[in-house]
Amino acid sequence: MTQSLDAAMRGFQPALPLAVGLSGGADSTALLLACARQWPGQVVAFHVNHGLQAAAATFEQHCQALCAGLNVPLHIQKVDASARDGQSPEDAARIARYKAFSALARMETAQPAIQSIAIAQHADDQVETLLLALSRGAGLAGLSAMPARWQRDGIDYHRPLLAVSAADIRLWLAEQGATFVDDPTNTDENFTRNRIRARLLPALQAAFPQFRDTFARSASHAAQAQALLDEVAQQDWSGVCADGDSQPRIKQVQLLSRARQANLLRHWLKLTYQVIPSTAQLEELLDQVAACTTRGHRIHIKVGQGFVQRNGPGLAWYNP
Ligand SMILES: Nc1ncnc2c1ncn2[C@@H]1O[C@H](COP(=O)(O)OP(=O)(O)OP(=O)(O)O)[C@@H](O)[C@H]1O
Repeated sequence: MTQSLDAAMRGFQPALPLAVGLSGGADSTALLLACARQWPGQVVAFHVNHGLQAAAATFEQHCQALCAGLNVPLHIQKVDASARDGQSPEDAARIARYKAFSALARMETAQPAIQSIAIAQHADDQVETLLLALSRGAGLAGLSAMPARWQRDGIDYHRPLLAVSAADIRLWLAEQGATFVDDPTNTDENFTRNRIRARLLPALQAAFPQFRDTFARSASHAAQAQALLDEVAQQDWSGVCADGDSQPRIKQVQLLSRARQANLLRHWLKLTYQVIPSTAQLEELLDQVAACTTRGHRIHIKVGQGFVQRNGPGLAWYNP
């Protein structure tokens, strides 16, 4: 159920000290204010300057002024967030950001060391992410809810505002008289996410006022099912790669049902090559696996060419 920001903060109990990922926008400004108030002296802020926007300096200055006013230590890291090999600019920025968070957490001199990092995605972000995934024809993994809590590089990450609507966060900020930077790119309708926010969310609100709750429930069912599929893939992996090699043995893969083969190969391609195959690409690879009669061969993958082909005795699958 969607909650007020104050109710969400009452249920948020991170290990301290805590760092807040502060972009300078409304959501992370609200999260920092609420955390600094709840745990005085035990909160720091991390700001990552992606250098991507003309407004980057404005964001940084806002973070500096906000943190100085709250007496919260602020750590800033500049990163190179240029996109590589088919990455979207958003993905590149996110990857660079998490790397920077880990580096900042290690560098931060707080004693004891930083235990947790909180970021400010909210209920509207959850719905937008789901609709964005649907608009791209994503599979179950893409339709899965963002988790409220996870671990990375030995740090606990939290999204305490996942059940709070964007409108409630703005209202709360107005009550506090707090200022923030309005990201000018958030209203640029050349971005699909922004069109979803500007056009679909108001229509959903009018037609299904509970859509934030019900969509989040569906996304969380998808996440549970995906977790189960990941477990199955891990188990199957030990059968097809018992010797610790990184290429699956085709004869072993053939012993699995086609559905489990698809699940295993999808999992393997993502983890090993950061590639998410389309349904057609995966079907083609499965056909190649089914047609292979030579014993002892493994599946070989080369990323970057755009088609599936036999490559000598094994199989080569090329990703566009
Ligand atoms: N440059 C950044 N530096 C530090 N943390 C960031 C930065 N950008 C985003 N984050 C963190 O990641 C969360 C999700 O990022 P996203 O880009 O989806 O949101 P946002 O629109 O920047 O949110 P906000 O309203 O806080 O600006 C943010 O709420 C914030 O906690």
